[in-house]
Amino acid sequence: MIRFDHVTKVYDAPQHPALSDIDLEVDRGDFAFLVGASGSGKSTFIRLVLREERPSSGSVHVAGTNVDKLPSWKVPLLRRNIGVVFQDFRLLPNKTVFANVAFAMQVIGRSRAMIRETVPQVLETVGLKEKGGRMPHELSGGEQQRVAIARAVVNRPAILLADEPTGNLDPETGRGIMEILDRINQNGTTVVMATHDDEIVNRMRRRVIELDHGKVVRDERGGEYHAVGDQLVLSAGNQAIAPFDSEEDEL
Ligand SMILES: Nc1ncnc2c1ncn2[C@@H]1O[C@H](COP(=O)(O)OP(=O)(O)OP(=O)(O)O)[C@@H](O)[C@H]1O
Repeated sequence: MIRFDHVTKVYDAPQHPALSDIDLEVDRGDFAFLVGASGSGKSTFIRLVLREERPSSGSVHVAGTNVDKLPSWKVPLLRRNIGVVFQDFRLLPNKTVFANVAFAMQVIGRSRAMIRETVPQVLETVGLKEKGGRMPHELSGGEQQRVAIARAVVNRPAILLADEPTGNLDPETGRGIMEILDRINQNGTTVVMATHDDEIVNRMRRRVIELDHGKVVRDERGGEYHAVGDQLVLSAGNQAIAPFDSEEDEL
């Protein structure tokens, strides 16, 4: 579903590369944590998938398409297939919860009837059925993140990218967010989540890809890690990653 083929990304030479010779695949339906200290390259990975950045060398494939080769008019089509959630929620402050989620459908031309039907369903799946009329500032941080998740998945993307989605939340609220991401993954969406949060990684026991100074230093299924300050030490996982599978899907 996502394939990095010897990807290197250098922002400003002669700085060390933000990502260096990354060669990995995230299969359809996978749940993968991207872990690593600040500056290790997690957000760069996510930006490359979205084609917000382009590789300095190598290629990034999403659903079988080399995203670097996409003409710019097709980039919105790529992004329609990818939901994104950030640490700071990024809701539209002057719109209600319902309108924030509806907006994601409006921009791709969905009908009012479809929006009226779909938005309440999605709000229900994130536990906000009763809060469609609230404004973002009337919600807790955890609730705001649920709205952001609802907005990210309302168009049923194949992939959900989450960049530190629990970073601004207390542990209990973060666990609630993880339950929702887990459910979304169980329904078939491929999830890639960048995080520093060792408690969450150790509880979920999913694939863990560790970056260190832009290099993959560990890639394990059922992995865990223990953060020591900004130093992350991964312990052994229990399963090897399956070899690259060359499935090519139409975008
Ligand atoms: N737009 C940019 N221009 C120049 N350098 C950048 C840019 N974005 C990131 N970098 C550099 O690339 C490296 C990787 O940054 P990146 O944001 O991908 O790390 P990260 O693991 O997501 O960090 P954090 O956990 O702090 O968000 C860092 O050295 C950073 O300073």
